[in-house]
Amino acid sequence: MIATITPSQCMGTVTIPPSKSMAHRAIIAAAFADGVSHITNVDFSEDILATIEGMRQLGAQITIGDDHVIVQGISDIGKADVREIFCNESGSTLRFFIPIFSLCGRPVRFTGKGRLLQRPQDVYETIFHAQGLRFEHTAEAIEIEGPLRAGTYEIDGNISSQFITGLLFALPLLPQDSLIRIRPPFESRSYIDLTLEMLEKFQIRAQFLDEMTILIKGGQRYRPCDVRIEGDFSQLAFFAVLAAIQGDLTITGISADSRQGDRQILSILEDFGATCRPLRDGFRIQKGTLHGCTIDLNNCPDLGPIVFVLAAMAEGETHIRNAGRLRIKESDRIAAMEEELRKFHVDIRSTEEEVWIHGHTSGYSCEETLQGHNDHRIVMAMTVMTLVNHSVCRIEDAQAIRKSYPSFFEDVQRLQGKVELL
Ligand SMILES: O=C(O)C1=C[C@@H](OP(=O)(O)O)[C@@H](O)[C@H](O)C1
Ligand SMILES: C=C(OP(=O)(O)O)C(=O)O
Repeated sequence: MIATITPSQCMGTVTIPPSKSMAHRAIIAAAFADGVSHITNVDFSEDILATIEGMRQLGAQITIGDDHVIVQGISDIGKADVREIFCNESGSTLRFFIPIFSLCGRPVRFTGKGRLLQRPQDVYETIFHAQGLRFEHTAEAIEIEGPLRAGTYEIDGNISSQFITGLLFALPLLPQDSLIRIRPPFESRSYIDLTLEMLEKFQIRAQFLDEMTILIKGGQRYRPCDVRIEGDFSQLAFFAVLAAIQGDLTITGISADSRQGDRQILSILEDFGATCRPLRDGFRIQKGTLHGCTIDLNNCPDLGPIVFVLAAMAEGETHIRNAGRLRIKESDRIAAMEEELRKFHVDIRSTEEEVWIHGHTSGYSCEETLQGHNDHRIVMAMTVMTLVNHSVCRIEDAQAIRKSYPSFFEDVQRLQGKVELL
């Protein structure tokens, strides 16, 4: 898909889609519960469809409605006839599934698309091999054979929190207790809080003994639960930055008391000079005189691409810290944003872990075609960059938005943003 974006003054109200992270977690937890759970406010992005399909193969019965799913939990994981699980491009699906699927105790092969199988999995490889279990990672697939056993798991905290979440789903089902010890630095910690919050709804308890140690009691059972998925702050960020640069937008469908780390976008925008007013069901974001700041992405890596755009449109220098994990997502998001923003002549430089952008508020022009790098967050960030600047731009590979936000362009159009899709 090619998206042609024309600079436009956006206005009005947008309702943000439900959180992809929370939907993955709710569907997996419901699939383990001994009964029926109703999960409402679900957006059927490609990542969520991969998780639904995988949990069906493990034996859950999942009925898809227009914006909800009804999940009848797995009756006997030992009877699951799973062989090959296609995770598409979803890192969450693959990393949440590996410990879970190990529990069926038979060989399972995971496949995927794009960069998925190049993203790091060695944390699991080490764990499986230490327990004498099969874990083979090639360019085409990961093949495992479990089950994992209860025990003490030592995990590096700065590769992906998704390994910890995967273990948190599986370990409560083992007969004995387990400990997860996280080696510092512990990044994306907010996602572990989201996992614990969802597990608790399904009556599974795991607790931090200290900042770096989680105790997971064995012998627990997931109980069915009805969950409404909250709005997604990582998606709110695209519209919030658009409003902060351009004017005034109302964003609904999102709650101020969420534990999502990406809610940090609100304080980032305030630091840059915009105004974020909480409303009953969302926020009103208004433009300010934007100036560069320091941004720490430790707890909110998915904000990366859009805060690069914010920095380009703010006066002076922005320093972005703890950004290294952006290089191991659907694309190398630092390299991708550098390449695309340079087409607008933005002054940007990076090291492995850090980025500096020297921005200005007078706007930019671009004569080149933009690339989406097969990455939804790059496509959405470059859409915002084009809307607020001086040139009509084509974005190739724009279908990547289906990974997390299939109706993104329709939502931009509803706000009077000019988008043509081919
Ligand atoms: O647990 C989750 O839902 C996620 C964790 C984060 O990954 P890392 O922990 O690998 O940074 C985030 O980037 C990803 O989009 C979703
Ligand atoms: C990195 C992302 O997701 P995942 O890791 O699940 O592929 C994302 O949504 O930006």
